[in-house]
Amino acid sequence: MSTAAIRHLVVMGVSGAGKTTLAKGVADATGWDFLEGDALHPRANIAKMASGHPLTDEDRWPWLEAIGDWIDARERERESAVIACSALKRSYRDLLREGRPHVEFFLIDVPEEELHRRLEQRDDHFMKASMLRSQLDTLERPDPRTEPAAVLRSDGDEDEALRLTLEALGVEDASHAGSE
Ligand SMILES: Nc1ncnc2c1ncn2[C@@H]1O[C@H](COP(=O)(O)OP(=O)(O)O)[C@@H](O)[C@H]1O
Ligand SMILES: O=C(O)[C@H](O)[C@@H](O)[C@H](O)[C@H](O)COP(=O)(O)O
Repeated sequence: MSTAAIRHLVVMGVSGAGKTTLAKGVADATGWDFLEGDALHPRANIAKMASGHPLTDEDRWPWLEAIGDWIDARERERESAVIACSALKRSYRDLLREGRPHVEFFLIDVPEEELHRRLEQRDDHFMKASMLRSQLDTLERPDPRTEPAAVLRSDGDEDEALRLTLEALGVEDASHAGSE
């Protein structure tokens, strides 16, 4: 078994914040496993969001449990991972953290106008721009006094966001290593 420290990084934020893009970028740069959290939503949750109805806590608990199970499997394998998961409320993050010593959160904080612009442009996705208000209303930002989490204030481009994130995480971009 490897003795190197492992990390389970949850890239969080509202719809359109760039969680999937950034989490995939981190996975490519580090070789960590990647999970698209939305892939573990029960089908009924996706249908509900697609019809313009926000999820409730009851809708989200089984989904968060499934994400927790996925992280547990990485823990057993001693694999690091990066997970795109909205994790909007403190209680959701507490559930993911409970009994999982390597979980850490990384919030992508994007100005509302930019989120609108992105979601209006993204018309092939189940999450419509009209859902942004409820996502923003539901978001409980990690309180730096009580809940450690890194925050990326992002209104730059994707490459810049990835560069700043790797710097904040203190990890090297290994994706180009040996490609000279
Ligand atoms: N840093 C960024 N700058 C500009 N556009 C971005 C950035 N990150 C993501 N995007 C774009 O915003 C949209 C939403 O990104 P996505 O990663 O799917 O967000 P989320 O998973 O949080 O909903 C996509 O069209 C994506 O290409
Ligand atoms: O808790 C929630 O309300 C959902 O998880 C919600 O946040 C959604 O699944 C994604 O954020 C939408 O998908 P994108 O993140 O890919 O936009």
